[in-house]
Amino acid sequence: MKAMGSGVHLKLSGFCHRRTNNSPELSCHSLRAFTFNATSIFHCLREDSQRSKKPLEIVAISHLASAGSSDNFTKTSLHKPVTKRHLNGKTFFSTEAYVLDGEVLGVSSDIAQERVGVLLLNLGGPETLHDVQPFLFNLFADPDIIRLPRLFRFLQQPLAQLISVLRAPKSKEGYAAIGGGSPLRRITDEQARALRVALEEKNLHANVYVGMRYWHPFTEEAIHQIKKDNITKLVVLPLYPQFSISTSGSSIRLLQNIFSGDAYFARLPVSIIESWYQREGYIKSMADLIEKELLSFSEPEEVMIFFSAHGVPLSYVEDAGDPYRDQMEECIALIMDELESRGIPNNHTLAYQSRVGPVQWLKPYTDEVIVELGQKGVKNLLAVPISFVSEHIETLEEIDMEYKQLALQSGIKNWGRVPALGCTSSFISDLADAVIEALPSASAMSSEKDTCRDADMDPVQYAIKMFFGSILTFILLLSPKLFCVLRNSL
Ligand SMILES: C=CC1=C(C)c2cc3[nH]c(cc4nc(cc5[nH]c(cc1n2)c(C)c5CCC(=O)O)C(CCC(=O)O)=C4C)c(C)c3C=C
Ligand SMILES: [Fe+2]
Repeated sequence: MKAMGSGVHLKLSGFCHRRTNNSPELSCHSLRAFTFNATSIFHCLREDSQRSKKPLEIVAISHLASAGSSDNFTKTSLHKPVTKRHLNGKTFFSTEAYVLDGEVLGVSSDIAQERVGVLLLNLGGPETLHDVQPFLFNLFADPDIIRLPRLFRFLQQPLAQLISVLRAPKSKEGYAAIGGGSPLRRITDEQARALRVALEEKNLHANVYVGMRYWHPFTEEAIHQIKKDNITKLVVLPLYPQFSISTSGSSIRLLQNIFSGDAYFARLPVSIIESWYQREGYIKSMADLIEKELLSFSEPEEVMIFFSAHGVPLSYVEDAGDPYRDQMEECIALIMDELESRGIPNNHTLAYQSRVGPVQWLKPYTDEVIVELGQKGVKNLLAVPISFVSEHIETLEEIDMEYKQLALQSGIKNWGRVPALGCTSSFISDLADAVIEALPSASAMSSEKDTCRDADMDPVQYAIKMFFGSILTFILLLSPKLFCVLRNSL
């Protein structure tokens, strides 16, 4: 394909022409049917330009609503689509246009007819102490949280029952200390509302849904509402900046399972933002919070910035290929680069918190590092929760209470903690940009493949599985040594 005006050859295989009904004067290129996203097209264009050593100017424009008069649009960097209403006097009703040297290369689907949905995925948390054990059951029944070999999968539910009962007293203590329940639902609802407003301000009308993995409102409830609202394009945004098999991965797998069994969802164009830890808006928002909190210390330059991430079992990263640790380290390097560019060259360190169970988790462990830092004479510590964007039990109880106390006992004199991002406007605005940028790559997610879920299983088969699973778990429990190990490590 030859790019208009520039003489640059572009290898955009499968890039097709289409005329839309609403803009008959415009010959459009639809990106809809292809799996590559806007960024990969940009890379492709840039590579071609570099190879041919010809200058290439690409402008990406998102969310062109209807327009009349001519207007000179701003050129922007490759990764930053802009919202514009007018383009060269033509009228667009499209979600995005790709422009090369002033020529429209591609315009995608018709936004006037789209009903856009954004699905925020999160973990969920017990709202009352009564919810704690069933919440824990849901969590441990997830095969992405307790990864059993295939042969032992039938033990998943009885094991979840056992572990949730053993863990519940300790968890309840934690939730009681923060007011009797998790604030996650309230905060995520607030973020959803703020995101809807931010999208509206960027000329995208969208419904924003919240789907929790282990407590209300469950992902299934959100999915039900999306279908009821007859959404025609969906962006899935897990509220975890870094991807882990145990968090975003688990929620996405659940979605795939639901979608594959439903004709409406199998056809629905969906775009999933798997991780977004490297986004400039997020990095800058985190740096803003850290910069502000450093000022509460009498000697800000002396403060050790202590990133505390939620851990995962080591085997996730080393055996199952979880990118979580790599993404975490990259994320922290980006935040520190940003701080350095602002003249804040403080020392920093990263550790992992909240381990559960007898296996090895990502190291170093937060509690051990706090003690070591105290021994090394560090006097000022600023804790930065980094794997989550709202307050929850692990910030409000574990960091603010347990780790603070440990730090003070270990010789640290001044302790501070950066709040979670919550509804910080620069952050929400960046999430809105992420949604807008993701829209062009929405494509049908499911290949109607059959997935075997417990819910679909024959009830007799299910009962047999539960029966033998329970017996086996019971036998395991009779081993006093194993029982002690389990109880002490949960
Ligand atoms: C990126 C964040 C998180 C990862 C990774 C993660 C992995 C993970 N978690 C458990 C076990 C528990 N997590 C619990 C609560 C909890 N976990 C996260 C985030 C991540 N988990 C959050 C934000 C919360 C708090 C939710 C809230 O109620 O506010 C709990 C329950 C609380 C407790 O008893 O400590 C457990 C248990 C595992 C096993 C795991 C990786 C395999
Ligand atoms: Fe967790």
